[in-house]
Amino acid sequence: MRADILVLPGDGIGPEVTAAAVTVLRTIAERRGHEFTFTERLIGGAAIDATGEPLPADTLAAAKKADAVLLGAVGGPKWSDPQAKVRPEQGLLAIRKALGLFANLRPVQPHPVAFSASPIKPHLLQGVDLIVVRELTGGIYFGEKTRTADSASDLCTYSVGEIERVIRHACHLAMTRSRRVTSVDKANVLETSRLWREVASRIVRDEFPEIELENQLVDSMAMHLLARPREYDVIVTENMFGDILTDEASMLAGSLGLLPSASLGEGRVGLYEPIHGSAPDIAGKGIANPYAAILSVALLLRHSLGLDDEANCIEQAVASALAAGNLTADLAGGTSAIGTQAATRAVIDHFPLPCQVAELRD
Ligand SMILES: NC(=O)C1=CN([C@@H]2O[C@H](COP(=O)(O)OP(=O)(O)OC[C@H]3O[C@@H](n4cnc5c(N)ncnc54)[C@H](O)[C@@H]3O)[C@@H](O)[C@H]2O)C=CC1
Ligand SMILES: CC(C)CC(=O)C(=O)O
Ligand SMILES: [Mg+2]
Repeated sequence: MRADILVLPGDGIGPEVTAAAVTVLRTIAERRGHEFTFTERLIGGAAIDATGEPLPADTLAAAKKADAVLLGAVGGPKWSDPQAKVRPEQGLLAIRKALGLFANLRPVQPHPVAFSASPIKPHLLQGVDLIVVRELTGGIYFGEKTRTADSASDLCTYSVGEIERVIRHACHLAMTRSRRVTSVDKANVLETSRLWREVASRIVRDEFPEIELENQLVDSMAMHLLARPREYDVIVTENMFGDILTDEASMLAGSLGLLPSASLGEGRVGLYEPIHGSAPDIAGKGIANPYAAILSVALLLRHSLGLDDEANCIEQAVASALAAGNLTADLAGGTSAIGTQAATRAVIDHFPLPCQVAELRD
């Protein structure tokens, strides 16, 4: 298969982890006889420095033409002055919106070797396999913002259509899994959440009668997620709640550096990125965990290119590399930790057999 992949390294550890993910993609393409071309463009702080814009027009144009987009992370202290007129994060929000990527899938499957890196007791982590479907192009991140000398506001709005499409996405996903959906809101306080709950309940009742829906308030959800994570399967929620709950959920896996994501919409192009940020505290040291970015390209292969076998190969290889003790500093303290490049090599060395041989070319 031929595919054009746009790479947006971004800032901080973004270039380090996307380089790792591209190395893995190149290797799998070579071994399985695919022709992937990689084009790089600027986004975030790097783009502000070069052009003054967090999402230059040629980056967006390249994204629209690509078969899939791989993104590292954006942001950092250099661009975080509260008075700044443009911010790296605006570039990320803008590309998600422009590509119509309303469903952000964030799977959480803790690996036993990383149980010790999690603050949660191992018996609670055994068998956890959940996926958060985060609404990605609406809510408070996108509402009108105001600022005066002594007040500020961020408007949170959701339309029925925006809620319907992401609830349907979560329900279709749940039909391939346990047929259970937990919809998370704050309906005891927020009007947008009351609308969210009404729409979720209606969609499930009218269109997915086989699905068991639980409505859960976000504050208690934050607690249940850590206290009884095994009981959840598909969790669907609005933009900001999903952002926060998934960083929390990364502690089930042991590190932010282990959670990938896929951002999908009704359009052709999907965007794939680790859920973590630019990690300025470790940037440039060669110690960032690349597994989340590498697992993100597995999602890219599956969702954008339909290459399930290749996606499975990468996921198995990461699991095997972890099982063999290839742990970065976020997972293993002290001198036994390996760096970004060694972890990338370990994934390639652990590709299962079907990925080692090129099969028939297209
Ligand atoms: N998708 C994106 O581009 C995102 C960007 N950000 C931006 O990133 C910048 C830093 O944000 P923070 O709140 O510090 O969150 P962060 O996710 O960058 O880092 C939080 C902590 O996790 C660690 N960490 C994150 N990824 C890691 C990895 N792959 N390997 C090892 N350790 C890792 C960091 O070292 C840090 O201690 C901010 O400018 C923020 O806006 C934050 C989240 C998402
Ligand atoms: C705009 C981003 C920085 C928001 C975020 O933290 C994320 O998407 O995970
Ligand atoms: Mg986040």
